Amino acid sequence: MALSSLLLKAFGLGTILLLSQYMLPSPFLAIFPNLWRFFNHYSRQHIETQRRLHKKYGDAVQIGPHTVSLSDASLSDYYAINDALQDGHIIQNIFSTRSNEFHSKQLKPVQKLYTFQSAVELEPLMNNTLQTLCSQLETRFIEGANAGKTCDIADWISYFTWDFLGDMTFSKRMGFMEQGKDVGNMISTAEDVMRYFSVLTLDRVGEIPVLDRLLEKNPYLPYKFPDFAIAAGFCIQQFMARVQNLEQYKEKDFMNGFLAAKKEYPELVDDNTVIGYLIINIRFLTHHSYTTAIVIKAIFYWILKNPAVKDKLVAELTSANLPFPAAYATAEQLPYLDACIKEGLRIHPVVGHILERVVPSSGLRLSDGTVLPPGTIVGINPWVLTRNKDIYGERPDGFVPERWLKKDGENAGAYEARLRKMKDADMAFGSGNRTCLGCPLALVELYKVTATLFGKYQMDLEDQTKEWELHKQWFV
Ligand code: HEM
Repeated sequence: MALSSLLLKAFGLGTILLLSQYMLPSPFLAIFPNLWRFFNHYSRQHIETQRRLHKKYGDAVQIGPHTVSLSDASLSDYYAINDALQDGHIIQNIFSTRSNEFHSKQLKPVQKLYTFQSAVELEPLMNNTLQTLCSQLETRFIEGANAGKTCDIADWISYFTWDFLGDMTFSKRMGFMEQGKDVGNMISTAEDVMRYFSVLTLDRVGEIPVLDRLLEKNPYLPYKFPDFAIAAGFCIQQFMARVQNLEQYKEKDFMNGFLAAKKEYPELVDDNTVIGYLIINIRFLTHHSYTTAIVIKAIFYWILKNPAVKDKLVAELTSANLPFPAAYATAEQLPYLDACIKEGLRIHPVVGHILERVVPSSGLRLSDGTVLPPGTIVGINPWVLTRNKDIYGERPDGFVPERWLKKDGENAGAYEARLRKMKDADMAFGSGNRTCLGCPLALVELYKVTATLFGKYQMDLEDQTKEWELHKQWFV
């Protein structure tokens, strides 16, 4: 038999063997899952690819021998019952651990720092940060010789969220707004880290762990991959300053909250745990600044892109006669503002990857009858889910705040049912017992910043016809 024919048969047999591991419809290239997904994420096409696959193969698609992507949350309730995936790294933390026991033990002492009540208690701090933002915008873009100068509001939103991060964690700002720039390139470094994270670790699971270990985790490699070292350094400096001068700092901030947790739960929190919280804090607080800035930018972009929406919102804010800065309790009662924020979170989910979970030892039966075996990685990409017309109605790619409001002639029952369906599918902050801890704080920020800036200033896009360019990585 000719060698070429033998090779062809071997390839055919190999392919059949590989495909036999698949229980659900899947694209042919998924038999090379790591390479296929690597190139897909590297070329920033993963969202388009996953949308296309679901269109072609339906609500459950197998994208690797052990990985299933779903497009409809009602197919299963796994987010409520399963562990989140770890990132293949040695240090366990609240976000990465697969152990629910470890998760709740770590969370218990600090959980109360993340409630709505705690978020609202941070409002005076947020007011200070917002006042600085407005005074910087006015000096640099509105007053005197600077009047009418174009402002890149996206940059200023980032400066605001990063400075609020300093205010709420250590009662000390990093100075982004005062200096009007990306101090120490912390924001651009965070973007580079996210790009690495997106391509090489593909969500928490570490899709290409060997490469990750050879690159970022390799202590012998002379090239240093981007990391949060500068932000981490700043956090550690502030931490040391605090523990050495405890008496000096009386403010309500996260740092004092972590130290109070050590006092309150001596059996759960020792010095190592506090350092652990600090490390987690660096990650989460950069997560906080990054994610919250993304959502505020998306809300601003879409409102400004739709002048009719902007006019309606400004009219509502003007007649509400809000104080400066807008108070959260009043702002969240405004129906059109509320609809704009919900629509912003829907049209632009922060996470562009599948939010992954592991099927437990009991296996997982989907509502269509398919049974996923234990150990299968299963998840939903929010960018696929939020474009589902059955849930969100017409024009899922358009910014339509009205979809969250009662339509003319719609009866109360039908409206309630429509709203419930959209709320049940909402994964902007994740879902289940691993849902985002910072959701209350993020919501307070979203309502206050949007109400304050649209209520106070007349804003327009410099070029109404220009589309923005999305950087699709772990975060979009
Ligand atoms: C608009 C802003 C934000 C968005 C869209 C967002 C989104 C998310 C998402 C999607 C997850 C993963 C949930 C899952 O796997 O089901 C998450 C986890 C998390 N977020 Fe956020 N987040 C935001 C702001 C914040 C803020 C302000 C904080 C901190 C103050 C924060 C702290 C956390 C923490 C601690 C986790 C891990 C929770 C756990 O595994 O138990 N986030 N976030």
